[in-house]
Amino acid sequence: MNPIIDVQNLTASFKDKKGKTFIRVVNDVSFQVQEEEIFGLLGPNGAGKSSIIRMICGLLIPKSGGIFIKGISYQKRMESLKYISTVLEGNRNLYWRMTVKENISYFAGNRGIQFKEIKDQADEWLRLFGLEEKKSELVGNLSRGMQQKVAITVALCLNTKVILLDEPTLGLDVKTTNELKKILTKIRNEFKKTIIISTHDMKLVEEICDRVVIIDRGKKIVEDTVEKLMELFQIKTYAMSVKGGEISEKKLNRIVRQFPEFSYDSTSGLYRVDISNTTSFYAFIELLKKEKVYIDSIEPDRLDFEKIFTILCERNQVDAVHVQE
Ligand SMILES: Nc1ncnc2c1ncn2[C@@H]1O[C@H](COP(=O)(O)OP(=O)(O)OP(=O)(O)O)[C@@H](O)[C@H]1O
Repeated sequence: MNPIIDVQNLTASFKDKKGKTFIRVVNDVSFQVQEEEIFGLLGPNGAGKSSIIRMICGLLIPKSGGIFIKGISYQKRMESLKYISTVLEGNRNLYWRMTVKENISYFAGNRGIQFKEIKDQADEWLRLFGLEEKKSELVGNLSRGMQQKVAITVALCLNTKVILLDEPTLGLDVKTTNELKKILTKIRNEFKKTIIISTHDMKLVEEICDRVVIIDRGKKIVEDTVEKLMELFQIKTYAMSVKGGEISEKKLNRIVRQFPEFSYDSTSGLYRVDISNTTSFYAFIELLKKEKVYIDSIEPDRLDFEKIFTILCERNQVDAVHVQE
């Protein structure tokens, strides 16, 4: 199967603060995105995610490496860019003094699409986002979440196969984030779009991405399906309640000293622990016995992607540094 986006040995550099030396902020990164995939570009702050997104959408020129969009090389940029639309971080690709409709019309016009051609479609997307009433509202008067939805609507109205989203959940509340997750999944499933999401929102990746590339300080540290990454680590997470409800602080500290992952979740009132193998599970139970902590109930809990992300980044600490050129 041919990838719709093929990124090969991509490198980008910026001058350092003093403007003297170049620092490589994206270092030999390669990955492929298949059609109709939701693909995550995950990494901590400053990892290089936005720089990669900017290079794919043509806003930043790579120092070296290749980007192929539907097999068309970056060098033939104009031709390849017709396949993608981009939603930049912080809704920077909207004009705040124009209405929702004017924004759609303006950006469609830039691609040679007349508003009347996409009017029905635009109404449909706005309905999906619950924004039909806001069509004539200035974008600057809308909430952050609404603006984000408008930015995605604009991208959808351009009718491209691929949509690049840079930090789509940044600054959104839980409810809007959940709505957005549903809509993005729907866009892929029903409208057969390919979606590339740059984010450090682990939950977003875990819940909606098929595959993910993790970038740390400019370097790719892993590329795999979210499922495989979760399986790769034989860590089991347990949630438990204890007799008497709570463990005293002294005991808790002693347990944490041996099992640093042991923690109390005040929302659920449960204790959580991550155990990596059978031996340590028995050692954990022995320790509780010694501390006279009696388990009331214990159940396997979901291991979240955040944990895996942390482990991968920690493993990468030694060899990943921003390279000076
Ligand atoms: N225009 C620029 N000039 C100089 N340095 C830059 C520029 N843009 C980005 N950088 C640097 O490149 C590195 C990667 O930045 P980038 O924005 O790509 O990371 P990111 O993973 O998207 O981070 P975040 O999650 O914080 O948005 C950072 O060290 C950043 O300071």
